[in-house]
Amino acid sequence: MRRKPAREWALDILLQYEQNQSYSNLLLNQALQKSGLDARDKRLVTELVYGCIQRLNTLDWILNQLVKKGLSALKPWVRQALRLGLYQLMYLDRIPERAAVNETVHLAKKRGHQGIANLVNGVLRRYLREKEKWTFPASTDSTKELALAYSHPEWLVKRWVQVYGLETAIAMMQANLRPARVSVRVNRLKIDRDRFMALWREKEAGEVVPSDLSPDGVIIERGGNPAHSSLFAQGLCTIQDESSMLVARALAPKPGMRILDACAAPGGKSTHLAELMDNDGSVLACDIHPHKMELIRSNVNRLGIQMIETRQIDVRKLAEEPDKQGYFDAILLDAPCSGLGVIRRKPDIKWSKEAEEIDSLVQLQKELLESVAKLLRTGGVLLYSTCTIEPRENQEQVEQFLQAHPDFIPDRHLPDYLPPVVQQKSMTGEGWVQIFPHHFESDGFFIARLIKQA
Ligand SMILES: C[S@@+](CC[C@H](N)C(=O)[O-])C[C@H]1O[C@@H](n2cnc3c(N)ncnc32)[C@H](O)[C@@H]1O
Repeated sequence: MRRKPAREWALDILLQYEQNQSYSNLLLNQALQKSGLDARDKRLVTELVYGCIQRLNTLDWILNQLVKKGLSALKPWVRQALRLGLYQLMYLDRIPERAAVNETVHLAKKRGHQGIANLVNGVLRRYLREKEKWTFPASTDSTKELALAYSHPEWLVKRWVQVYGLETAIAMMQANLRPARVSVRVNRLKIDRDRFMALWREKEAGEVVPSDLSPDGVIIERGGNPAHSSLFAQGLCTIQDESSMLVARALAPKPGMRILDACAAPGGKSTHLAELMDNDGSVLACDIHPHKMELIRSNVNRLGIQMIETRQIDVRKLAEEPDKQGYFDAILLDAPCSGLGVIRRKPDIKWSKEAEEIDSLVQLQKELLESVAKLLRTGGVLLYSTCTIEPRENQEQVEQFLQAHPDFIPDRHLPDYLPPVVQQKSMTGEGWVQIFPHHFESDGFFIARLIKQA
């Protein structure tokens, strides 16, 4: 039996994404696992799926002008096929134009009939004839043109230009369109970084380099998915973005400490804390969602950690328990947020988030901060982090918290817990740092370090 080709897998994943509104990374992983495709084809499917989602508004804007009745008049699969074809023509230099058109037409014929194949052929060829018409100025101050040139929603473009200025907004959007780097955190309980890298080269025949951002980080430059590696199965590493690796170190945990990770699932930072504490002390890893608790537990077991206790609870309720008042030496609040710093990794976020949604997140973060503040002992550290670049969720949130809580002060020594490059390149304030996605080709992250005084 003939195997389903890569482009057809991409088409099916995009269709499912549109119809079920499920996360594209989950759909992609599930599909690739059962696809039987070789590594090269898997890379093509990944590139096509993420690419079509990343460039959605730009592709649709052009297609709407090339399709007589407009895209919405077409069946969903025809719409996706056109996006796939156009994406290859516009953004994948290594695929010859003829192949991109022919393969898409072939797909349309196989799925539908000759009439649809003709339509697809006509639209893609017309794009090629009129190519010059469909370019956007790279530098402009028109929100609409910027949104189309860099494939971001207009509300985000407007907001970023307003808050950070045109140059930074463009740099950020460009970074969001570059492929995300794959990095892992070495489990120092089991192995050191040099030995891990040597082992990786030997077992995986891939290239790895040490991270500049974290002494625990390794960047996988070539090779397959680390989740399928035997080194991962043995608990020698955790898949984690380099910015995210800064968080646990910024808390500066010490062996023997009592730490609360208030929003812990899937446990990326709880386990990092435990590794840095040499598995000595305690980390209470809480999360509100029952289905996420198993994710924490399986990471804890895989990494060989004993000192993490998990608890499914709304942490606002934990804050009401009398025996927990002032109990913890340090608290990590890695808060639920808009995720606007991880668009490169999860392009769906661009199109699924609405400006209004941020209001309710800001309120939730405020309540979470209020609650966990009570659980910290005097002299303890409250570390607040998010993977977003929205000031209302970040520095403004922290400033408001500090105003309402004179017993907390921002820690001026935060830079001591971060690598010097972060201090040089990123945006900093007293006790906080904001990393943008274009600074280190890692996720956009915010970290604030606050101290509870007497
Ligand atoms: C940014 S994620 C945490 C990621 C995690 N720290 C890591 O590094 O793997 C935020 C988490 O907060 C959880 N959450 C949301 N509201 C909560 C609440 N009221 N109490 C506890 N956890 C909550 C979500 O389920 C989500 O898993």
